[in-house]
Amino acid sequence: MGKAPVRVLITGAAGQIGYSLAIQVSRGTMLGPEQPIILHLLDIPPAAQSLDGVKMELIDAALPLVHGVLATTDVEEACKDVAIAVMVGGFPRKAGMERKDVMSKNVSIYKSQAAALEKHAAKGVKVLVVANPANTNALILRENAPSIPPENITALTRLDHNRALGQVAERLGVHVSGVRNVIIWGNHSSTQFPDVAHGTAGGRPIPDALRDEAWLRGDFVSTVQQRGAAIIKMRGMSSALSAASSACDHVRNWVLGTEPGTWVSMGVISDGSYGAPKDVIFSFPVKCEGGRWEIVQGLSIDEYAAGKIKVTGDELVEEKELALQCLAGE
Ligand SMILES: NC(=O)C1=CN([C@@H]2O[C@H](COP(=O)(O)OP(=O)(O)OC[C@H]3O[C@@H](n4cnc5c(N)ncnc54)[C@H](O)[C@@H]3O)[C@@H](O)[C@H]2O)C=CC1
Ligand SMILES: O=C([O-])CC(=O)C(=O)O
Repeated sequence: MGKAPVRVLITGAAGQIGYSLAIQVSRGTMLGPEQPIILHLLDIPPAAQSLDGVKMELIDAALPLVHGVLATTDVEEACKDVAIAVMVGGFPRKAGMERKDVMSKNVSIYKSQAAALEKHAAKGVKVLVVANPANTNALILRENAPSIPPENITALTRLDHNRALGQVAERLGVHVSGVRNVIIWGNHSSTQFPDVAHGTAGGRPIPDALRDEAWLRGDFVSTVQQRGAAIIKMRGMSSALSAASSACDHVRNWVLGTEPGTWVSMGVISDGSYGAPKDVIFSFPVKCEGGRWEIVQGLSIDEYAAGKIKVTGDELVEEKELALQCLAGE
């Protein structure tokens, strides 16, 4: 007998990332080529027609793994029995808006979606927050869904991780599959710290293979930190294809495991490892097995790295305070 379908929620499903993610999930990129799925697509009423169009296309694609598509603007219906929830919907920053305004809009969205997930999702639901500010949206979700175990709520920094792999591979002129164990520390923002100190390329330590510390501490770090903005400038739209692909990587490794000897970066609840602030959603190197992640321990951190971890950690604490103020004012 075949496997039972798994219900996968995509919020913001009529948007750029949602459109790319729906097809990638439907072709098995997220949960594997043997795992049937039922897609739950959520967007807001103004996007309802576009959302129905996405559903029509998914039917037209005659996808063997897809056993149903629910397209809805009702958050409670969308969350019913979902085992995986990819939260892409959110309020984007618009011209003239202060950070606080964006935060307060997203705090309300993530508060109500947390309540719907808590009430309706399958026990053990795994949540990935993509929408910005991703780490803090995930934290708000956690604060408002106390019955979902904190380790089940994560934020996407895998795109930044993959961007770092890509930059090193391009610089060395090697295939990206030979580059591994880079780390994204901290926030999915321009304060994130992309770190190659423990990474390898073709089995050699990346710093030895590159022999270019100035690039590694300079252009490499700023390119990865600013890559999202650079793509928006080029395309006039967000990095939808690579964000969707990386969201699939994140969930696939979480559910099906990481390769032996390899870690990936995930935004997870911080236990204070490596001097990161506790109780914020912080990106760490993690290994996954049996559907659980674990922070890789015992890596050496020099003064330079500690300084960078502090900067991004401080930003997350500030974001948390702002978000809690917004919550208190609701
Ligand atoms: N963590 C990461 O690596 C990345 C995060 N992002 C973020 O992902 C988010 C989505 O990006 P795009 O798809 O390009 O944006 P988009 O604007 O094309 O799509 C967002 C969708 O969310 C919907 N939406 C808004 N409020 C909603 C709500 N309350 N419930 C459900 N749906 C809602 C909108 O109607 C829209 O269809 C943005 O916040 C963006 O900044 C983008 C790239 C990378
Ligand atoms: O700011 C954005 O929407 C884009 C973003 O997060 C990214 O591409 O990393």
